Amino acid sequence: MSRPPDQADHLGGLHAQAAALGRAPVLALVGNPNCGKTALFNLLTGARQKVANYAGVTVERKTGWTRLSDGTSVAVVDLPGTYSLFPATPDEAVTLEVLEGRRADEPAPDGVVAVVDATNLRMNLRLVLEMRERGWPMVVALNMMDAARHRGVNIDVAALSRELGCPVVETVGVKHNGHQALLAQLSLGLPAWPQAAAVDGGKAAPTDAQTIQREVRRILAVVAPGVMSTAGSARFHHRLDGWVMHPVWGLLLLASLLFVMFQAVFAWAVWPMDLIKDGMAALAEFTQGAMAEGPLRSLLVDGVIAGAGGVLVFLPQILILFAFILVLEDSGYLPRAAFLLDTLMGRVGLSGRAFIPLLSSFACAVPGIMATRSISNWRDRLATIMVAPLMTCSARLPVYALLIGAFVPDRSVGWFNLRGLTLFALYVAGVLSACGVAWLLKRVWMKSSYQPLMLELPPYRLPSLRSLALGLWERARIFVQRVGTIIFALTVLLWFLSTWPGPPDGATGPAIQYSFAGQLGHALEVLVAPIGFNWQIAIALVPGMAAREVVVGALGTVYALSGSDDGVAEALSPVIAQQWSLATAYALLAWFVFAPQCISTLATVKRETNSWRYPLLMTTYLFALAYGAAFVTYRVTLWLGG
Ligand SMILES: Nc1nc2c(ncn2[C@@H]2O[C@H](COP(=O)(O)OP(=O)(O)OP(=O)(O)O)[C@@H](O)[C@H]2O)c(=O)[nH]1
Ligand SMILES: [Mg+2]
Repeated sequence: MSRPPDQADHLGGLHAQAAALGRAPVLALVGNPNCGKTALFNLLTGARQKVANYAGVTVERKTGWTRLSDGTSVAVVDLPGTYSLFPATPDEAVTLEVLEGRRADEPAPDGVVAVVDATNLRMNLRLVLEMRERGWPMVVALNMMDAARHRGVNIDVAALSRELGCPVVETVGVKHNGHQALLAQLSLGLPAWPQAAAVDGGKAAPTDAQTIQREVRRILAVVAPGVMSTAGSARFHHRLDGWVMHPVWGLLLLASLLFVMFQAVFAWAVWPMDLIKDGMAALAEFTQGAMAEGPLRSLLVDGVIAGAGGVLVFLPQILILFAFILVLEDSGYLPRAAFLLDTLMGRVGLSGRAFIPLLSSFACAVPGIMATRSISNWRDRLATIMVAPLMTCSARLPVYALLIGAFVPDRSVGWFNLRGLTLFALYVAGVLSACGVAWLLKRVWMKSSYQPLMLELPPYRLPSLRSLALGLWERARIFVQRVGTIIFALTVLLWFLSTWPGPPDGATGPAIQYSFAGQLGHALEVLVAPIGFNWQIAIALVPGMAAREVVVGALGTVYALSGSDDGVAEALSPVIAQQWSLATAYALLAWFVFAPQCISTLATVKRETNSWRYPLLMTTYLFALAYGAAFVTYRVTLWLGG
């Protein structure tokens, strides 16, 4: 970061600064983990970056734009949280690199918005003081003021501003317009430190931690003298922790939470799913009636509606899953679960820190693998990366739901719904195999000693409805966009490959048998016959490499085209229920517990490990496991008479 000009303690507004720079000024949001940087970033820029109640959510820098009241555009950079300017983990290192302008093609920020958690000044002010020492132009955003007030923490903002020597504004990251004071202050510009503490641009030996801590205590005594005496809610949280992190009750609570989640995915989704299904059927019927028979009609009915539309049906289930994940993320529960499982995870060779990345992998392995950056030990990190794809990502949910819907009867077992139970079992199978693989990896390949888990426990927080609604909306948008783009494109492509070339004269079977896709499917059948897959499944697995949900769409298209009559494309699930054996269905489920084929995951592993070795290794071991598991499942189910 450039040194502030000596003569000025005020840069005359960001507008003037922009003119002087000849480009838009760049501001960085810097602060401790979990203080609300990303929440503010989203408010400032209208972005929808992930916000959650635990440390280490943001692991990569993100840039967005905000416009001040005078029309000046300002680039805002959201950074991973850091406790100090002396980084301990790879994600913290990103922050320092950006701040010091050591990233290629990226100018150092022109100023800092120091985001401070008002409920935890003691911890947060240290970083502010370290930054002051560097002499960076800065505004302090006193965030979480709502929570601070609620707890009765009184902060003398004017005094804090005087003590720090820079403007301090109050913000609330989770309230619409909670950033207005910050915007107003930014229009006035970022003042440099009056005494320019950084005499030589911040290269002087840094003040030691103890001196900084003393200074924090001194400032606190001036600006928030009562801060120590507000322990009422803290006591309550402490008592709650006694239960939540209890070795027996805590585990029971965790198991029940996960269990209810999977029951809900089936039990609550029926009605909206039927609605979408009926809508799709009506659309297919309408198209069928309104258009003359021909390739275009087939494309729309068999390709688009049976394919991409068939995937859309699973939107309600995905949203229910995410509603649970979002509430868990925002409540502050996750790091506690991580502590609870630390010993257990330590036993299989994973660090407790791996819990959150692995849990994120239930949504998608890509952010999960990126979240491993908060693990400082490289071997622990690598082990976590290698097992992340075994966590059942949400793209597998449509495949599971389709097969379970077709083959598992909808009845209750005691209190439980059998379908929810099966889904739970599939997720558990994924988790258990992850434990097994991690244990093996650590045993034979990368031994590292146990490292005690150090995580900051965030306060419990009632998830805000606004964040939940925004989060679900974002998820729905992403899913519908996937259906509309990649899934749509792949099913259309598959439709083409399944329609041409047409059947030769005098052919008897359905036309698809003679098409490119049909030929490919038949060729692959040799490989997959031992695990009980037919040629239709073999075809569907190929485009499924790009996005797993495509398997459902592809099966929809393939079966719509293999239908002997050309009636309205039927719903897929009764068709496969009729045509597949139970053993085939279970084998496919077992295959998808391991489901090695996801190109974006492999690309992320390549990027994060900086080598081809690990993605290759991952593909090989996952393929072997998937094939082995499908084989065993198929044979055993056949043997049992399935
Ligand atoms: N009550 C209250 N909660 C807030 C406020 N700002 C953020 N939060 C919540 O605080 C938690 C952390 O917010 P994030 O924006 O993810 O924090 P961050 O600083 O980006 O965290 P990292 O990326 O992990 O460093 C989330 O649960 C937010 O909903 C606020 O002003 N008031
Ligand atoms: Mg963040």
